[in-house]
Amino acid sequence: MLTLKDLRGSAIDAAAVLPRASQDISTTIETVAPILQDVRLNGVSALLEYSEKFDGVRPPSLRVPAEKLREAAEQLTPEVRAALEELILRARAVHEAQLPEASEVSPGPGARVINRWAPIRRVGLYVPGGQAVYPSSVVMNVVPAQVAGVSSLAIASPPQADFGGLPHPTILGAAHLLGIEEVYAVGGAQAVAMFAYGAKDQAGQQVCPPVSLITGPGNIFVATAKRAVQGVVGIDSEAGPTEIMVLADDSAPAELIAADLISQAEHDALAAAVLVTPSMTLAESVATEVERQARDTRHADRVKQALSGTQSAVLVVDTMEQGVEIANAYGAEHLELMTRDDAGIVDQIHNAGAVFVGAHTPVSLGDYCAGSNHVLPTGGASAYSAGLNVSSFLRSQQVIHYDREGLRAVAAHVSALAQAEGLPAHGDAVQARFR
Ligand SMILES: NC(=O)c1ccc[n+]([C@@H]2O[C@H](COP(=O)([O-])OP(=O)(O)OC[C@H]3O[C@@H](n4cnc5c(N)ncnc54)[C@H](O)[C@@H]3O)[C@@H](O)[C@H]2O)c1
Ligand SMILES: N[C@H](CO)Cc1c[nH]c[nH+]1
Ligand SMILES: [Zn+2]
Repeated sequence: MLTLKDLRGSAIDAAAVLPRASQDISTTIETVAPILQDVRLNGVSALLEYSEKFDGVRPPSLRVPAEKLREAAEQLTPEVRAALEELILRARAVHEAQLPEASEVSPGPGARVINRWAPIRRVGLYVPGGQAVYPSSVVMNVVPAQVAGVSSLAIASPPQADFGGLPHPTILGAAHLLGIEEVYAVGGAQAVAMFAYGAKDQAGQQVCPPVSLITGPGNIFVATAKRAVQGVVGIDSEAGPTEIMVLADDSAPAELIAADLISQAEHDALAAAVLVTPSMTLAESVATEVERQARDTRHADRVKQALSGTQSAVLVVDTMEQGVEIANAYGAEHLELMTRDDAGIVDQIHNAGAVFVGAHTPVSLGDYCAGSNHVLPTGGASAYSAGLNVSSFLRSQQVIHYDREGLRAVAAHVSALAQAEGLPAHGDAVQARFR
């Protein structure tokens, strides 16, 4: 099912050897734009209708009652609760180390410029819940936001028909463990619209106030909606359908590579799973292993679709240098390295959401318990954006203090530049302080 492309002996255009999925933001925007518009105009009633249409259930109320969150936490199995607690501990340790320091510089006598970090005040956190449910994404969203000092946090996750129109109980339980009280039963593009525009009920009561930033992963409809509301609100990155690229040589175990490719393909038919290797022997063994392992996997249909899509392949190249070039051109959400020289190659990687080094660091470790964040840029966005982290929830802000002598020292320069720009009133505003 994985296409094997033998690129050896040919000149490679690294950016073109691997297409992404056929369905992308440019195609789904036609579905998403009317949803955003409808929610903006019709608020809660539109949200409930889209839930009925896409999730097959009309939630009893948009906002999840507090007692449902508490009950869900009480009903977590001891194993899941322990795993969530371990994830929270590790994620806190990693994210606390990301807090940036304020700085203060005196560029001249009587002059001070302070660079401080201000948390965004209200954020909307998206937690997926369509083809799978993602309590781990509750932690990945909430922990960096809390470490950054965000004071108002709201979660949205699709209502589940099997749970009376509430989001999945493990999602509610994870939210409660983290002290989150504001959770909405809504998913997809409509949830993104709710966060961006806020939502009122038919009596005009504000049920969900708008947020300033929307973060979190989701399917192609969620990613499309996030891109479309940018400018109304901020977003973290386009964290859409999962991607895994493995860069490996003949020292790597085919069985483990196949397992890792399948692990990410099970997210979504649009997920991408790619092996790049200079070893034809490894390429053939991985292709065979994938066939074998995919047969018995729970989500075999979805995995098969993902692995047969244009976005998934095994690429055989002449050299590891070409492999690195392809990895950088592609900018995968997750890049695994399994080579004899991982330490040398990791320093050559510029574009990747996160890099997983060595045979004992599978992506699924990072998905749950590495302490790193699993909300990562997809679709090539790793070239310009980062995975979710503490600074995603902070703005840097400059505070400037000059005293009279500090201002006098640069007054003539301000006037000269103001004249040069044809904006003399700027210079006058400074000179007025010395008349
Ligand atoms: N990049 C990352 O950081 C990251 C992390 C975790 C998960 N993911 C991805 O998140 C996604 C989760 O997807 P999911 O589907 O399980 O849950 P989801 O919550 O993202 O999407 C479910 C929602 O999609 C909407 N939807 C479904 N079909 C639709 C249609 N035809 N038209 C309009 N809207 C529709 C519905 O509103 C539904 O509530 C996967 O693609 C997974 O790979 C990405
Ligand atoms: N692999 C996903 C990021 O693309 C994250 C995840 C959560 N749960 C399982 N996996
Ligand atoms: Zn995963």
